Amino acid sequence: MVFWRTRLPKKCLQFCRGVASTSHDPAKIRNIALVAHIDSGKTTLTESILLASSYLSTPGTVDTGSTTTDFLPAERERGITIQSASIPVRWKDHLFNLVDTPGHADFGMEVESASRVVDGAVVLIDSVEGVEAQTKGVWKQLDRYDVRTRIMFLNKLDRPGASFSASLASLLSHRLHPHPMALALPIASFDPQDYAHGEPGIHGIVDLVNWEVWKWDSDGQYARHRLPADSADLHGLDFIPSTHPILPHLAPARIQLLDNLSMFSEELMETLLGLPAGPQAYLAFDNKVLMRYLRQATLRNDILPVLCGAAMKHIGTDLVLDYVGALLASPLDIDHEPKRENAPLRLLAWKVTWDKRLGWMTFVRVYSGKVNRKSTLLNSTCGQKERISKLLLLYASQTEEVEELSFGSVGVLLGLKHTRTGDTLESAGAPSASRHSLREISTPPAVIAASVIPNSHADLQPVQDALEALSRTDPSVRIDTQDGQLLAHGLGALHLEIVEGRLRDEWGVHFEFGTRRVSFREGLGPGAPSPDARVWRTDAGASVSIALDLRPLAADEVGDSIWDGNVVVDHAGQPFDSPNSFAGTPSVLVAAGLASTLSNSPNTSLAMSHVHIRVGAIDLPKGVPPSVLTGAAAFILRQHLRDAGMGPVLEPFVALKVSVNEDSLGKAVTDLTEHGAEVLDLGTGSVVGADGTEEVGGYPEEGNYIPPQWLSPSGVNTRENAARLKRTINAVAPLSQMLDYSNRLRALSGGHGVFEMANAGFKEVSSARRLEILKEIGRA
Ligand SMILES: Nc1nc2c(ncn2[C@@H]2O[C@H](COP(=O)(O)OP(=O)(O)OP(=O)(O)O)[C@@H](O)[C@H]2O)c(=O)[nH]1
Repeated sequence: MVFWRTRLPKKCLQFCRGVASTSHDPAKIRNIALVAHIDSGKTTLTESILLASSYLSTPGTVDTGSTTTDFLPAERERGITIQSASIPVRWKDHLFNLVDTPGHADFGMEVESASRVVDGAVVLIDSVEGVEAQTKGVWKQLDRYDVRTRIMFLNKLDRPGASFSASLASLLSHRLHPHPMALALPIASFDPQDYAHGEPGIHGIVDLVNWEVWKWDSDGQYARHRLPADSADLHGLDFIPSTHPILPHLAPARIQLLDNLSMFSEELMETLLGLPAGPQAYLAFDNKVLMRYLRQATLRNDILPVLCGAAMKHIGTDLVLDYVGALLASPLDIDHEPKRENAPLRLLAWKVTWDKRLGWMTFVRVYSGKVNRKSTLLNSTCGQKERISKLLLLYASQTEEVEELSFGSVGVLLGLKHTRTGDTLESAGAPSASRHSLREISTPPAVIAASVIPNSHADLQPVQDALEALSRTDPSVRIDTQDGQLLAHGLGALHLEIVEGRLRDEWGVHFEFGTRRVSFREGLGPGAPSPDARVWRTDAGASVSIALDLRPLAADEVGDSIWDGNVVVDHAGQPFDSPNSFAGTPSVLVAAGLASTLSNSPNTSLAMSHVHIRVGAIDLPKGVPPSVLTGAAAFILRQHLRDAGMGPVLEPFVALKVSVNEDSLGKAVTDLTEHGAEVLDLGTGSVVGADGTEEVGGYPEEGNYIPPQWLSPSGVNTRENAARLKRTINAVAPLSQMLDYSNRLRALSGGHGVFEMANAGFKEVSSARRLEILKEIGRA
């Protein structure tokens, strides 16, 4: 549910009108997501951006529950983002559509849909922690949708123990990007003594591209100072003492920036080779030309531009905005969609929410053409016509009505009745030959389920309706019925907790949640038959045959996200059609049949996992309607699975990073191993990937500029001290054993332990555990 503020502040309204009336030159639009590991400061940076762009006159804070984008009560109570919120921001001559996303893995669906519609991203890192498990998780999600242009923002540099260089180096050691490029350097203090004392802080930023220094005073105001083109003059500046330790490093940092960038442009390399010897020519190099090369390299993903600051103190925010405009892709730079204004209308619904006052709200991105209030749309994913009642621009929880949404823009349609997240909308009048669905949004696999027990018989229908509506707004909630029981499946324990709260608060239905149970899977049985074409007979006796070849997924094979991330279906080596497509072609109808059997194995009724299905010839006799193919495919796959016999049972695992004091280390490790966890390392510095596996070797530092450690004076010692006092355990464990881990860890660490969890995929269980699970689900 969206809670509406009664009135917009006057300043806001004026600003909103300004955005709506701006004619949107697509070259000036930046659709971007803010993504990161939980608590890295995305919402705080969003709030700071709204302040910098004069959307707000006073910022809210996460800590007092007063931010603009975290407006759901559950978000404000917990201080975390649950739903992504989009907000248009005008910055100089640009329009940014900014999507703040949740960092917690349980709300990964929101990052998934945001990644699908943006052209660029600002990825944040907490500079005390460096790259964390979910940083890699969101990085992979951006990769999945080919969001190539990214800026890395090293946040929280005001915190004790924060380190610019260590965070920059962690981008290499965690293999995030082979060429992170520092465009800015932090100035911890303008008093050189603070460097000697190891004081934490950030009071200035050197912009190495525009060759200037931003200096903040104690009231949070800043002044910008140009740096001289002659390095000899660097020691005679009135805004920084001549003994400041950073001064000798400025010219080398700019030279390295240009030299490293020239590795990606022969033209720039030749220009640099033609410069006179010595640093002066590098310092005097035309900044606009430098920015042009940086943009080209960013668009090609050759480099990862790195900025820094402290969002909470609004330090670095303006720089982020400037560089988003200068470097990230506009809708025109994205080459995989038809993109002209006068091309046929094509929209992607990337999010659907329900509001008591406004009804269904469909968030769309316009991929081509222009939509106005009178447009009649066809949802080409489900085949339904849709009528628009209003077009809105959304400012987190507030709205402004507009007449049209043009190519490249993001907005909200009211009045649509059938559209779900991921659907394509086109002009109803367009010739059918010109139609094609936009790329889908994939839903991460559910790992946990709870039975939903209506309080009385009269509550059954309202509960079912509420679940159906909720899964329309959040497709990562899956609903099914097993042995007469209504089950809600989700992405984690916190996700289900929020689902439970939303059903009560937003839909007001009466029910109890049964015990949570992780979602088990079945792998392919040992007797998988060799490829063959099997036959299904229609009532009239016609034979429909479909050839299938089943084998387990190879060790290095990754499941297709269209098939729940755990299964691959192909035809002659090419990905098979999606079961969710409306196209109605024979292969889509076959895909729908395969999907229905895959979600409910004939041996255990569990969903199937780790299977590769190759679809061969589909033989439909003349006169038989293609619609029978769905039933035929489901039947034939069931036969194959029965013949293969019951396969291994798999259960979801999580990657854990547990941080405890030295004296609780032994107890924490024992507890983990007693609960079936595999301890991978004890803070010895090895690198553990998002899926809990150990990664070998990072990208080399060669060809990259990593400034000295003392640049963040408090990071040098505090990090070592913290490492001495705190120990980190990296482990992978069955999710089923970790559902009450926060209570266990609190008890065994005297309340000092903290942990993070990320999904680590499904793994096969031992034969003893398999028996236990089969008993639990009534199949033993
Ligand atoms: N010291 C310091 N704290 C910060 C800074 N930015 C954010 N924080 C704090 O970090 C905590 C998390 O900030 P959020 O903005 O909620 O982080 P988030 O990434 O949006 O969190 P999720 O959406 O829940 O993943 C809050 O207590 C913020 O006040 C910063 O620059 N410096």
